[in-house]
Amino acid sequence: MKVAFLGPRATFTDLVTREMFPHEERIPYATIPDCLDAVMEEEVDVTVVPLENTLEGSVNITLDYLIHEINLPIIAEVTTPVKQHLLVHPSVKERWQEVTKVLSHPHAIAQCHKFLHGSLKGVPCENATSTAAAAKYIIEHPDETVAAIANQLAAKEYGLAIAKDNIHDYDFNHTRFIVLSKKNIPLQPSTIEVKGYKTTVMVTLPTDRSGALHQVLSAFAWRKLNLSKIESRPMKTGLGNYFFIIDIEEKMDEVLIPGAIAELEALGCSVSVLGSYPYFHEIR
Ligand SMILES: O=C(O)C(=O)C[C@]1(C(=O)O)C=C[C@@H](O)C=C1
Repeated sequence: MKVAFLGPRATFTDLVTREMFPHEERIPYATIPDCLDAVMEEEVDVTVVPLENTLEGSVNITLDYLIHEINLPIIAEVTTPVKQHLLVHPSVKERWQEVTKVLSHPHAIAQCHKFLHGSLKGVPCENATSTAAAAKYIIEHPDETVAAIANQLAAKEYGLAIAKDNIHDYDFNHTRFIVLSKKNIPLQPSTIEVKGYKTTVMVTLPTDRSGALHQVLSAFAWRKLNLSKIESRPMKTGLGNYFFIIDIEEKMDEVLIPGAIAELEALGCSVSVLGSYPYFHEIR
């Protein structure tokens, strides 16, 4: 089985992919859309992509690609702790404050704003396609005095020094990842446990009328279906037009969730199910 992940080796997505698919062939792709396309085009069987971070919120490119570009079911979700470190070329370790640029994935930069403002004030930040891509750039450009924000595995993988560890602004820094596949893939996580089940639905409200969202939420509420997340994303058809992505803390059943969906459709909403899947929390 082939598994696509946001590469290169040693991204946070790679760490999760190693946990979820320890015995499978893992193939790095440069961007999140590339990973999702690889599954759609059947180059690979399954992919792991980031969805949401505790400090920075949703990974919009993942959500938008799922909503607008492809039709691929979510088959699992994994939440993992994220520890960001400032990595430099070993020759720069003792003078890391002299770096002229900080490279990383935009989400990683956003998780370290306080550190960057306090310890590297005025040093420009530049977006990379992933944290590991930033780390790889440093070892490939030893003449440039730049730093990367990335994880411990990236330091090891690319032979970099950790100049400052744990630079994320808040201790509780976790990212949720989703696993997507057209197939019924067996999940064999090694060190993580199933915490429960979720069903994710995408709802479009009928027209801009008062109480529409209240009615949608009521359909879940009176069935005692607990919602763990509701998020709106632009439909990209005009200002004020939004989809709602709703996570229900239940496995798809034969009565309650189909009943709620039927009620929403009777109200004029359109509803599609993005997946019904187990969710895992990493132990370490
Ligand atoms: O760049 C990486 O290492 C990724 O796996 C991407 C990503 C993200 O998109 O949020 C994953 C986890 C962290 O929150 C930072 C970056």
